This record gives sequence, C-alpha cells and structure tokens, in this order.
Amino acid sequence: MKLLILDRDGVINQDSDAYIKSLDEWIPIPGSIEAIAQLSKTGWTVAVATNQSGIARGYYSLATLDAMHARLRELVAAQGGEVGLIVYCPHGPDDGCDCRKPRPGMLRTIANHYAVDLAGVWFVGDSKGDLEAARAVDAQPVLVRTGKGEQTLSKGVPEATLIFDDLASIASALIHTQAG
Ligand SMILES: O=P(O)(O)OC[C@@H](O)[C@H]1O[C@@H](OP(=O)(O)O)[C@@H](O)[C@@H](O)[C@@H]1O
Ligand SMILES: [Mg+2]
Ligand SMILES: [Zn+2]
Repeated sequence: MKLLILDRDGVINQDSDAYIKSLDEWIPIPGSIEAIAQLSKTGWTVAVATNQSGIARGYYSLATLDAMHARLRELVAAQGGEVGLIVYCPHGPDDGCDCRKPRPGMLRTIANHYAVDLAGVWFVGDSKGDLEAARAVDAQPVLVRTGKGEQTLSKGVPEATLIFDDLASIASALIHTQAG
C-alpha cells in the first residue's frame, strides 16, 4: 500500500503563530490541494496527523475543526481525489496524552487503521515534533520549507530527513519516480 502521512498546518494549509482558529483562516498552500488529488488519483492513500492544541486552549471548537477538514475533503474531491483518515490531537502540551506530536500515537492510529507497518512510510511535516514523531516509529521524516519549515531547518534536523520545498514537489517526486 502506498501510504503518505501529512502534517496539516504548514504543509496543507498556511500556519499562524496565532493558530488557525476559523474556517476563514484555513487557507490552502498553493499546489497542496492539487498535490493531494494527484497523489490519490495515482494510488496513494493520503492521511493526516495534526496537533490541534487550540481545542484544549479554547481557541476554536471541534465543530470548527471538523468544518476545516470537510473543506479539505471538498476541495480535493473537486479535483477528483480523496483524503484518507484525518487524525488530530485536541490536547494541550501538559495533558500527557499519547497522541500529541512528537509522540507517535497518531501515526500508530493511522497505521492500525490501514493495517500497515510504518517503517519507511513518509511523514511530511514543517516542525521538529513532526520529524521526531516519524523517527519514533521508524517512518521517513520529510520536511517541507513551507509553514515553519525554514525555521525548523535553521535549527538543524535529523540527518535522515528528506527536504522539499513544498507538498507539490513531494507529490511530483513520488508520482514521477514511483518512490515509497
Ligand atoms: O502543524 P500541525 O500539527 O498540523 O498543527 C499545529 C497547530 O496546532 C499549532 O500548533 C501550535 O503549537 P502548540 O500546540 O501550541 O505547541 C503552534 O505551533 C501554532 O502556530 C500551530 O498553528
Ligand atoms: Mg505543522
Ligand atoms: Zn493528544
């Protein structure tokens, strides 16, 4: 099975230090919707693992979060593609949950859902915690320069990390080289 797991904020949509608190603030990064559609149309299953501590912080509701994910699904479907399982961590940094990245709980949830092994599966993120979550389960850490990616890169990333400009360039690489 060709499985690709994506972080959300900073990879699929623009991120903000003030959190993405409303549907209006959820703005796709240019090329990302097309990339997901193209990947799914070429046999890739695209899942999402996203920290959403804004829920615990009271910045937005689960209904708002669901509306953002419904919008993502609508936009990808309009291009003939589909989005797989979306898993989010609604907890705060001090809640001690197993799902908040850098813990790999969400990646394991996705792997169990699809009954696949995570070894070598590409997990694409823009933050250090994304890369650490990938490494915790022997997945392939992949950093994009969008969102917080440049900032993350400037602080140093694990040697095995693959680095791409954006999700569109990842899709192009996977589709044209049938990697993964
Ligand atoms: O990149 P993903 O995992 O999809 O989502 C990240 C968001 O939940 C937010 O995560 C926060 O980190 P804290 O949760 O406050 O540590 C901050 O980095 C915000 O800028 C960011 O929007
Ligand atoms: Mg992110
Ligand atoms: Zn959690």
